[in-house]
Amino acid sequence: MEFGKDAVIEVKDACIFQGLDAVLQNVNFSIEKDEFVFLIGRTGSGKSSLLKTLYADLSLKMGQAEIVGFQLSKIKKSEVPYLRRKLGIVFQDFQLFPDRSIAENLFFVMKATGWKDKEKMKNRMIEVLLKVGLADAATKMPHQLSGGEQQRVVIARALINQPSIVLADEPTGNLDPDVADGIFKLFQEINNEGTAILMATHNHDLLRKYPYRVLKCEKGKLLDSKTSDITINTSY
Ligand SMILES: Nc1ncnc2c1ncn2[C@@H]1O[C@H](COP(=O)(O)OP(=O)(O)OP(=O)(O)O)[C@@H](O)[C@H]1O
Repeated sequence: MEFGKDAVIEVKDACIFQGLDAVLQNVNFSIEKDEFVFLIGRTGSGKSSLLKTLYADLSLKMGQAEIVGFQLSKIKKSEVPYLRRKLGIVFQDFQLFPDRSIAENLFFVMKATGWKDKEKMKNRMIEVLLKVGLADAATKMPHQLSGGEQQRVVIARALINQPSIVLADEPTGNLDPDVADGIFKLFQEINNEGTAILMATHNHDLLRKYPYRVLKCEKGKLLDSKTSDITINTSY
């Protein structure tokens, strides 16, 4: 498969499986390096399964997909950590270690992704916390932060290795609308600095307010607002 010049993701004729069940068929899309893309669809329509396939948590059994230079149909287990180093991944539930400080949470990821120099690690930690507006959080424990602040730490963690794309699965799902808006704006800033974003969301307000490209999982297919009319105001 030829990889498009500016594409960070390119998927061709892929089928997304959960076990033996094909959740999405004939999936075709690519995402360029500066794009912001929403991923929508009813509950159970396949959003998380698609994202999991993209970060190699589910294997790609049919079709082709290339993400940040990795061919998912051929990827070996031993290569998955290298793929994840080049991606930022953000989930709805914050998944910070509750018994470690924010600094320790970030250092944990750095060590797991090959960082060794203590001074550089400290500097990068300060940098990413500054970026998400939490310069004073390093010594705090997760429970001392609000939900929105914890999600900011998760975003900081996802940015550590300067990913070319962030995959976000309902990152504002558990947050109050105002807090969710702040988190969304942070994703926009990250995008404006040159990182592509693929964000699964049920948040209709965001979809109405920000007219980014939309991919929609519907009836086993993936529709693309670049090539199809997509309704976002139906209930799902
Ligand atoms: N671990 C699993 N094992 C088997 N089937 C699963 C698993 N996780 C999800 N599925 C099934 O795969 C299909 C797609 O689910 P998926 O979680 O990808 O949907 P989703 O669009 O992300 O939903 P939601 O908006 O509720 O998060 C559903 O039919 C679901 O029941």
